Amino acid sequence: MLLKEFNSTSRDEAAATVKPALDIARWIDAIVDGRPYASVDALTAAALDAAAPLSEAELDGALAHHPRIGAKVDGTSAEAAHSRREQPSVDDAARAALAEGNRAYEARFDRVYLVRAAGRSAEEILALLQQRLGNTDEQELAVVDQQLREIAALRLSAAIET
Ligand SMILES: NC(=O)NC1=NC(=O)NC1=O
Repeated sequence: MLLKEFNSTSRDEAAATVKPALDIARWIDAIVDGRPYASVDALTAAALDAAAPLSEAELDGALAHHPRIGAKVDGTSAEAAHSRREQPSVDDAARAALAEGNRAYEARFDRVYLVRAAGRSAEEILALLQQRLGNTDEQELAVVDQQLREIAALRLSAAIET
């Protein structure tokens, strides 16, 4: 969708356009209500700080849309298409290492490991996972919030063009 169309379309259409970027109602409302945006950069900047901080319940609700890193992404939804584009290509060794890392992360934090995957190799994603295992629960919530926002900003810049 063009930015000028996004700025002037109906509320429902605008909300449906941003939902695949981050499915959190308070965040969607803030982005939609922040229209009109002068540029896509202004829109992605809003994505990074709208509705901050996100609550644990909001984070966990949003995580339900994110497949595990290194896992096969099924489905025809807009979210699934974004995930397939964002996920790194992994060889068998990396896939096994990520599966093991995901298991360790889920045992520690009781939620799926979420990282902004676009532009990152499987090795980098795994190294970040190992680092984050040492975070406190509060520190990790703040990191997950930031990663969701980075993914949302990238998805918005892919969905809305100048
Ligand atoms: N578990 C995840 O981190 N999933 C994802 N990260 C991305 O950047 N896209 C995803 O689907």
